[in-house]
Amino acid sequence: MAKLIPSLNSCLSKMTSGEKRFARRLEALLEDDYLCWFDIPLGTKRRYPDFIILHPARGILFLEVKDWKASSIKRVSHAEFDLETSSGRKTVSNPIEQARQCSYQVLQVLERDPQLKQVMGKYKGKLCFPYGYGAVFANITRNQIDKGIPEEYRHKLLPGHLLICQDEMSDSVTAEEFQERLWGMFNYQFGNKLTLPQIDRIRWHLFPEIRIASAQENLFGGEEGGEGAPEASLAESMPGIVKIMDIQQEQLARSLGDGHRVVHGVAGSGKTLILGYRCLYLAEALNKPILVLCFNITLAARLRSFIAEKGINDKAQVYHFHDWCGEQLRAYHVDLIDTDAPVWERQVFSVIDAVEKGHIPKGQYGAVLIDEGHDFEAEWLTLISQMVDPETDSLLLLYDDAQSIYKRKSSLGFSLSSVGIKAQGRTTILRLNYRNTREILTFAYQLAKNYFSRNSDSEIPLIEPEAAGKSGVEPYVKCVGTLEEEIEYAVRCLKAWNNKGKAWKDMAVLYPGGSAGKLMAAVLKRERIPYAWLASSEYKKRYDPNSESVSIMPIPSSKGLEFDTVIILDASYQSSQQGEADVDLAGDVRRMYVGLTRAQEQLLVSHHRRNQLSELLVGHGSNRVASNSQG
Ligand SMILES: Nc1ncnc2c1ncn2[C@@H]1O[C@H](COP(=O)(O)OP(=O)(O)OP(=O)(O)O)[C@@H](O)[C@H]1O
Repeated sequence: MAKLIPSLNSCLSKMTSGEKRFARRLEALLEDDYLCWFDIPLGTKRRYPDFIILHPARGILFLEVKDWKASSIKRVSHAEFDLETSSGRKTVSNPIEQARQCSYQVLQVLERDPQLKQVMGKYKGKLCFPYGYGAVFANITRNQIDKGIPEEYRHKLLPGHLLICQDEMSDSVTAEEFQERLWGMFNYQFGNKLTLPQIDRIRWHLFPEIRIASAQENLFGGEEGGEGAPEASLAESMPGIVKIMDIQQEQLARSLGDGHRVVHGVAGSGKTLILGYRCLYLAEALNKPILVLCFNITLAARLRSFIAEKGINDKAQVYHFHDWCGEQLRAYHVDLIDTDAPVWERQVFSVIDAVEKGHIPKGQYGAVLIDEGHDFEAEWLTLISQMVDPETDSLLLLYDDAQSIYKRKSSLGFSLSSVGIKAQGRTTILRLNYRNTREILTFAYQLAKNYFSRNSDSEIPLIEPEAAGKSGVEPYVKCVGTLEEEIEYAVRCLKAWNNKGKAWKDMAVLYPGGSAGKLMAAVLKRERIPYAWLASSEYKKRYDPNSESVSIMPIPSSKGLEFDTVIILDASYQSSQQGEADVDLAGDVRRMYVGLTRAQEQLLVSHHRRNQLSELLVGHGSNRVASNSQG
């Protein structure tokens, strides 16, 4: 079955009946390796072809679908059709010409990419795959066309091989007949099968909005570059390897319509990426504000910085949950409930109480997006789900049970329906981890996998991540005698990496708890290495991912963040020490998993205590010294 993007269910409401029928035929009659896009704006000129069909061996096809009746067509020319409509006579583009123009604009862009050109032969420099265009008349039969347009004009105005008519897309048409019609639209057939990287490049050029940010971004498909930019500069600016959402991510991101959606994704699977895409889309589509919530103060700061870069801060409000509660109390002049609980808990109770009593209104937001939802308590989600405007009912919850570290339980521990979130049939699982090298992911998962709880009540089982990232150096586990020695070694490594060209901001020192952060900050200060120690809420709120300094923070604060290089300091620190009644080894290991999976390329884990955690680390760690991890 062909993959339709967005998914058919999510776009049925905006399709004409002819488009629906045609989309269903595409899904039913084309095989799995066909990609079909419906009504997606293309490039910087934002043209909307009805359908684009891409097949690795066949090439790319652009189609316009029309629901016109034969009797309503009053005049046909090369460029235009005159139609009799309920609101009078209308002149519209000839759909074949419309599809041709759209395809030519796209092809001009694709032709500039050296990796999509033929490298030898007569057609050297031309596109290395076939392309075509055509029109679909969903309510006009072939016979009606043949009878309606005299033969001497027909071939010029509506060439038969560029049309699919009503009777050629009916239920009785076989897959073979249907595909023959589609591929009859190509003037030429040539070339080798497109490779996966080439297909990614085609998508990268067609859809700049699903590119994954890199230094080269905007040079080609962005505001200033695009279709009119000089060829030489375009070729130079084109990245050798492009980063773009994978097909599952793209289909998910584009199919998120109104209503509730849940994404359960492993660490580094692009949950925050999809949240960012969704936020941009909603900012254009909605008038009411959008609320973006997470638990972590630093992640809120990172998301805020993203929203500011995209210029949508007037539309999207980003808070960590407790901050949002405080804002609600201030905005609606609600007093704190008087109990013995800590302030942050009282704030939450007070907001819940005020919403129940009608002192804080429900439905304030056009959409609510929740990142790192695994850290939210049931009552919080119940509260938040009431904050969505019932008209849009647009709620997106992203979570990963394996990263649940703030609660004692390592899974949601309640059903989503019990907190007002309609997840059934609306949940997508993302298994591919893109952030970490294979070595880092394997190390982290092997270390922690026995400590994730397999909660049989959970609606969704624990997911094992699959590595999609590249290979790199093995993580290095370093055991020394004292914390001071750990710090000394870590500082030597930081200096060595910086000398080799690694920016300070690409390195982070994470620690489970205790005094490691404070000591590390003091040494970095002494050594005059720029650092940002996120010791308190105030510092965390001001976290700036672009500031040129080494980040130092407790592991829990690093949730949702990522760094090229990570040092885990005092890795065998346990929240409760040996001998105490409630040593929470599983909790400590899950916290470690979060820290380890922040590292994109390089990971150093150092420890000096002897306990169950250090045994685990030594058992799983590589004692090979990565060449560049020697300070
Ligand atoms: N299809 C992809 N191709 C290449 N890189 C990708 C792809 N999807 C995501 N990434 C990259 O992987 C990294 C992790 O993405 P993101 O932060 O969105 O994951 P996440 O699921 O929110 O992770 P976590 O829950 O661990 O915080 C980012 O650097 C992102 O740009």
